[in-house]
Amino acid sequence: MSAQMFEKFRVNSPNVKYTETEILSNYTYNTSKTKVVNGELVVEPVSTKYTIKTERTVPKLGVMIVGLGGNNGTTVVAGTIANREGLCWNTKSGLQKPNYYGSVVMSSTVKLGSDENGKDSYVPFQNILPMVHPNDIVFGGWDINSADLAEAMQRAQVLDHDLQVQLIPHMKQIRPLPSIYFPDFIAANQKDRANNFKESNKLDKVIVCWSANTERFSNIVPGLNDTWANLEAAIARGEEEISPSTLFAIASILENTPYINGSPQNTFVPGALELAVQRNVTIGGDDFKTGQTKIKSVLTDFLVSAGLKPVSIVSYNHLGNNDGKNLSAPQQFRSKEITKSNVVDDMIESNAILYKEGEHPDHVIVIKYVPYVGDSKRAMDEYTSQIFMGGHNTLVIHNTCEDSLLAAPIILDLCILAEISSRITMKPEGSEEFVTFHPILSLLSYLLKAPLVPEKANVVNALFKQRNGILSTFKACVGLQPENDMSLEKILFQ
Ligand SMILES: NC(=O)c1ccc[n+]([C@@H]2O[C@H](COP(=O)([O-])OP(=O)(O)OC[C@H]3O[C@@H](n4cnc5c(N)ncnc54)[C@H](O)[C@@H]3O)[C@@H](O)[C@H]2O)c1
Ligand SMILES: O=P([O-])([O-])O[C@@H]1[C@@H](O)[C@H](O)[C@@H](O)[C@H](O)[C@@H]1O
Repeated sequence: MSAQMFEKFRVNSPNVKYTETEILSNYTYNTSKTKVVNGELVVEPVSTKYTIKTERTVPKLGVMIVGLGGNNGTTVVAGTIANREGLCWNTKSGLQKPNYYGSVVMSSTVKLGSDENGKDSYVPFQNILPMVHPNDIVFGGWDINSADLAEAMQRAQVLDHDLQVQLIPHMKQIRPLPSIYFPDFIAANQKDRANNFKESNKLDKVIVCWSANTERFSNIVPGLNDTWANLEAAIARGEEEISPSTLFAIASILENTPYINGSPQNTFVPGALELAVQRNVTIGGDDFKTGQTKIKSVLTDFLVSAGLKPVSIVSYNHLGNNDGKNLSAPQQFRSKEITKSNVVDDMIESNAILYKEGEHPDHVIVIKYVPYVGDSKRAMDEYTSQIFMGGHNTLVIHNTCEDSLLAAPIILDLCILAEISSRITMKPEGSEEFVTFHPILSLLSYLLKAPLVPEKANVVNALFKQRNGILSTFKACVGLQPENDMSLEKILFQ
């Protein structure tokens, strides 16, 4: 076996210091700068030394979910309770134990190096830095429907019955807070659901995550929401064009509380972005990247980086949960169509051999609401590519999954990664001050369909580039270089 896993590790290096409260790492960041000189691309390797400080104290974290009574909200709460309480349940295939599969933090590993025999050594992702454990997260939130979470979990029809029965006593104790409901922003078919318009848990930190229904896009109107001053005034006037999700985002930012948008709508209108940057409050979005889109960001990356030319991508799915019901309305579907379509843009633009300026594959998104299938989304994707000498390759993928069981771990990862990122600061050589990550936290891109990134950064959708970005950053915090996959120590003929 060429790999071995360890629970814990310690880095033995003069560049890494563990104190009781911090991990201090002297890290050399290597990259390349390019410029065009007389029409020639000139590449210059650049090294920058950083001191990276990671606070070791793991806070007691609260996560407030907007849309707590939804399929995702009830499933993520139920899943953490089942894991924390060790609830096992019987299924027709035998006894099922709780797990955190689908969480990159809880169910993936990180390679830290190889031993003298060339065996690779791995640790659990969650142990690379001191992170919040999902079992310890305290959940709360809001919903426009007043059902307690036991009733909402049963309504969602996501989890096995034998597990639900064990969860009911726990879930019954959680009831969503009343929320704000503007019919104009979500489908009219949500009207019947809308009957429900911090201290007891002694929390150290709170993160707010929008997992409520997909809203239509907000119109960006000069003088209304194009700057924070205009948006603040518009909110004060009660302007109707300000969506519930934007109001939640503003309220969170004004409370210096990180806010993550798990849906596709443009919650972060320019005025909201301006406020988040002004106050240096972490925001992330948009739209949880769970199933079809995750596969799309892998397959397109594989095809284009292999020199094959995708010319047609057709993404169809039907599902019968309330999300699917909401998305059956044109304006809400349009929000989702945008985030599901843009995910290939960076990969297409990266290969001018295959694609001329502005050229891109045909790309069609279809989502249909079929009540009977419930949360079990049925996705069918077809990728047609041009290959060598006029040939074609067509990949067809059928993908059935309980959509909320894919989304729930993503919500955990988003909150855990947003929290640990807030405990990391970096001081470039020659500077006196440690700085945080930019408030628009692009490190969350791996978990989102349409990642928001700082102005100077490019959107990256290729899934393993996104994952490597997180891993390399966290390895730098413990003084380790990124995985270069060169294995020179093993492959040179010596
Ligand atoms: N795999 C997935 O499930 C997945 C993937 C990506 C994105 N999403 C997005 O996540 C969101 C939630 O998905 P879901 O399956 O849980 O949907 P859902 O319809 O089951 O839950 C949404 C909840 O939001 C509530 N709600 C609506 N407006 C609200 C408001 N203004 N304030 C508070 N609560 C409000 C609804 O009552 C409902 O309980 C959707 O926008 C969906 O598009 C889901
Ligand atoms: O992430 P992904 O599986 O591509 O996208 C999903 C869509 O396929 C699904 O139709 C929608 O209801 C979910 O909200 C989610 O956005």
